Amino acid sequence: MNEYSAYLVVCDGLVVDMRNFYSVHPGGSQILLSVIGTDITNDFYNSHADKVIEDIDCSKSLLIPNDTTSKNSSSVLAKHMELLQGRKISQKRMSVAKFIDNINVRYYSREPLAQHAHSRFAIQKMATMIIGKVNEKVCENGLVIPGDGPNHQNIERKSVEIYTKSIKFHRYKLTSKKMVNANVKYPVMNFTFSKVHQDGKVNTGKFLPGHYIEVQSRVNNQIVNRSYTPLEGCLSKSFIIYVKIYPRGLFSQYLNEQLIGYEIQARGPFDVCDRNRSYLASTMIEPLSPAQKKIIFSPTKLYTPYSRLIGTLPTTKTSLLNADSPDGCWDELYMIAGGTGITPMLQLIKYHLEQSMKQKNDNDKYVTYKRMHLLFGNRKIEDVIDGELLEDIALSSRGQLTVTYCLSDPPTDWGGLRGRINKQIIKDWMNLMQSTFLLTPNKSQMNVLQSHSIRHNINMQSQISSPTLEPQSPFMQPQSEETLKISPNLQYISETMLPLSIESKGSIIQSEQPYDNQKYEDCIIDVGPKLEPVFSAKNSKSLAIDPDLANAEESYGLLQGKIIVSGPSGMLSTVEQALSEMGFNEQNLIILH
Ligand SMILES: Cc1cc2nc3c(=O)[nH]c(=O)nc-3n(C[C@H](O)[C@H](O)[C@H](O)COP(=O)(O)OP(=O)(O)OC[C@H]3O[C@@H](n4cnc5c(N)ncnc54)[C@H](O)[C@@H]3O)c2cc1C
Ligand code: HEM
Repeated sequence: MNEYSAYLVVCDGLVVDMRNFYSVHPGGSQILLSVIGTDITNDFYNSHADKVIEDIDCSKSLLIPNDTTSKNSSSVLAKHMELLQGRKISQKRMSVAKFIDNINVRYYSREPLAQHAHSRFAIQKMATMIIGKVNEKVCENGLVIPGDGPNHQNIERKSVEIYTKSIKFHRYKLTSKKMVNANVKYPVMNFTFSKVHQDGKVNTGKFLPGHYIEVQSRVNNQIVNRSYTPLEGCLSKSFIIYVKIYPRGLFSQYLNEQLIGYEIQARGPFDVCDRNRSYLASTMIEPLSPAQKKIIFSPTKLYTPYSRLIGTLPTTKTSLLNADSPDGCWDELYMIAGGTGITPMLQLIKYHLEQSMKQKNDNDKYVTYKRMHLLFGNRKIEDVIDGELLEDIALSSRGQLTVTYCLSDPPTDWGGLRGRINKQIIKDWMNLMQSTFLLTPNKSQMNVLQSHSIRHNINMQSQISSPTLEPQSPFMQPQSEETLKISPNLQYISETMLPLSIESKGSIIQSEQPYDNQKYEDCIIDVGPKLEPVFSAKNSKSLAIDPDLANAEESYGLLQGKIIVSGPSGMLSTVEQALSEMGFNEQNLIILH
């Protein structure tokens, strides 16, 4: 923070500039510096009535030490003075704010932020610092869009209203952290955060595929922002992100060092394809006339932030969903991911499977026209994020999801794809995926379709690298069959956990070995008429390079559906070039740079 930086906060929809005040704040300067950019309404009025924090100890979430209520909060100062009595007080002159900071450090040491029900005097002081009010709706047309390059031309331009709800930062507490891969040297952590001020009424809606959020924290005395792909939840309550901990990564390292209860700020959700747009602060702040500035707040009012905002967030569609389909699903989706590039794919997989579980036909059978194919590139088997989960979902997805792993540094007994993802690997993979709809796969195809059962490899590797490591995921907690059936996160898990095979019985896909007739019936899925394979059965025997197919590049133009690619930049450029040489264009393709 330097002299040119903004010191803006929002209180009850009004924008307050604390630049000249934070250093003399009777409650301490650090408190105010830690809330810059956020909505301080609840902190300022100390309205705890709306505070429900899931998963964490609520007594701690009150942010006020047990012996300190809003009524006697000044007793903290009194106690501090008591403690200081009899001790030699430093002769060095100290500002009041700095002095209070010292007190806060001692008394609020286990609490992220001290709140205070401010007096009328404080409210009037705040009124002198108001510089404007928050624009409730900022229209896209009024915003500067600097980076509209060719990558974004395929995105349909809609007049999307951007609500201040997504632009303001809100405060969240770390409520759990777990590891989701098996590489102790390059871990990927699952962080769960819960909103500090939950009002229980405003629901901003669940995250959709393509959503990302911005997370902000003070790292080494500077404000750092990073984007992450939320996998579960909604910003009005809690969210889960997977973060790769880079050995020299500023934010990821810092986040990984934090303990449960650590507070960060987050805002969003934003659409990943809108990333290059920037929202000028000036468009978000409406200047106030001098008369309007004389607003006096009512400290007795119970504030429920943003309750004034009407309507829902623009979350009904995102660029990763199919705008032509009522449920947003793609009939056929090809996903190519590398490393943490898996996160938007996990969003897509979850979304598609949830949607298909909603649809049953007249005979109470699940009806689906969707197929998802994931090609997941990693260096080593222990780098694979959520490997066991993906395997379980693929096996129980009634043939809707196939996962193919490609390892550039595989174990010696690895029978799946090897090397960095390149044009040949993509071609072979696509051919196999397209041809297996009408086939009973042979053994080698089944290996690929069933992800080459990486569970065994993962377990072996995790025993070597860390005996206590249990890959975890927000999609799946317990793995017994019983719990799978009832877990709300697993609505799409099949009632049978037997591996499914794909047979050429007209348009029916069914389980080979049902437990009983009822479960057999449950497994039957009507896949609908649309899925026509591009290649004939004889062309797709295994993943080995087939010369017939290698020359059939023009056929890729017939591919129905969408290809979405996400991963490290090196992989993206190789894959982008390969796909363009194969004839795919912007209509088929989304590359998440
Ligand atoms: C829309 C969007 C969504 C994202 N979602 C996720 C997500 O779900 N999970 C996630 O872990 N990250 C995600 N990221 C990346 C994330 O925003 C950060 O860039 C990442 O966490 C690194 O931040 P850092 O401060 O730790 O590293 P920095 O301090 O910024 O970088 C330090 C060093 O780390 C290494 N490094 C950093 N980023 C990368 C990279 N992408 N590839 C290879 N090396 C790198 C480099 O060696 C770099 O020099 C997303 C980014 C965007 C734009
Ligand atoms: C710009 C906005 C703010 C103004 C003008 C302001 C002003 C004041 C004033 C005048 C006091 C003295 C006590 C009183 O009159 O109530 C005070 C105390 C305090 N304020 Fe603020 N404040 C602001 C924001 C905040 C925020 C955002 C927080 C917390 C996140 C906070 C926390 C405190 C605390 C903990 C005290 C000390 C209570 C005590 O122990 O005596 N203030 N503030």
